[in-house]
Amino acid sequence: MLIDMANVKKSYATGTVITEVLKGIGMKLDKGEIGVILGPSGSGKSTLMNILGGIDRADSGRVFVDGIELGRLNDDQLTEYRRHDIGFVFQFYNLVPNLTAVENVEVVSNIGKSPLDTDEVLAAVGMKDKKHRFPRELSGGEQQRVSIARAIVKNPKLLLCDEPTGALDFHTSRSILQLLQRVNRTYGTTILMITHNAAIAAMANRVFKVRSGEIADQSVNPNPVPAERIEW
Ligand SMILES: Nc1ncnc2c1ncn2[C@@H]1O[C@H](COP(=O)(O)OP(=O)(O)OP(=O)(O)O)[C@@H](O)[C@H]1O
Repeated sequence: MLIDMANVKKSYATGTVITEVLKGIGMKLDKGEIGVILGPSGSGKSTLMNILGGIDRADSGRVFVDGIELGRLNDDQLTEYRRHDIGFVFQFYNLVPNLTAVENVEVVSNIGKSPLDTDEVLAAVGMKDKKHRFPRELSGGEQQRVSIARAIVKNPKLLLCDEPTGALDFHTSRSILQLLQRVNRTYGTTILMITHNAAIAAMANRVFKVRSGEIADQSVNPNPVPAERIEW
C-alpha cells in the first residue's frame, strides 16, 4: 500500500469564518498504481494533494505514504519527505524561466539522494533534442514534458499531478497522459492525478470522486485503458 489515509479532516480559518474543506477523507492506493481524483472546483482536491505531498498538514486523521505517517514528522522531516519522496506536476509547469530544460532538471537531480540520470530522463520524456532551450522557447506540451522530467528525476515514491493537462489542447493532453502512463510502467512510479476531465479516469486503476470534502464515490478499474485510446 503506498497511500493509506483514514478520516482526514482539514479546515481553514479566514477571519472568524472556519471552513471545513476535508470532512473525513479515506483513500488507499497500491504501489505502482495510477489513481485519478475527480471533483468540482472547490471540493478539496488540491488540499488533499497538498497534505499527501507534505505541503500542508491534516488537522486530524491518519495519512501514511509508503509506511511513513506524515502527522508524526516534524517540519524538517516533512521538508525532507517532500524533497526526496514526492514529485509534483502542476497545470502551469512552474519551470525556472532563466534556466534551460536540462538545467531545470539538474536543479532537482543535484539535491537528490538517488537521482536518475538527467539525460536518460530527458530522453524518456522526448526532450533530449531540445534540452538546451529555455522554457519560453518551448510549447506548453514541451514545457510539461520538462516539468515531468524534473518531477521524476529524483525517482519519487509518489508523483502528484494537479491538472497536468489543464492548459493543453486535446492532442497534446493525450501525449502527456501517454507519457505519464509510460513513466508509471518504466519506473514503477505510483501516480495520483487530479483532473476535471472524467474521460481521463479510464486510464486509472482507481478513481476517487470528491464532493464537498468527502469521497462521494470510488471505484476500481480492472482494465485501465491505454491513454492513446482516450477521447473527449
Ligand atoms: N489556504 C487556504 N485558506 C483558506 N481557504 C482555503 C485555503 N486553501 C483552500 N481553501 C478553500 O478550500 C476549498 C477547497 O479548495 P481546493 O483548492 O482544495 O479545491 P479544489 O477541489 O482543488 O478546487 P479547484 O478544482 O478549483 O482547484 C475552497 O473553498 C478554497 O477556497
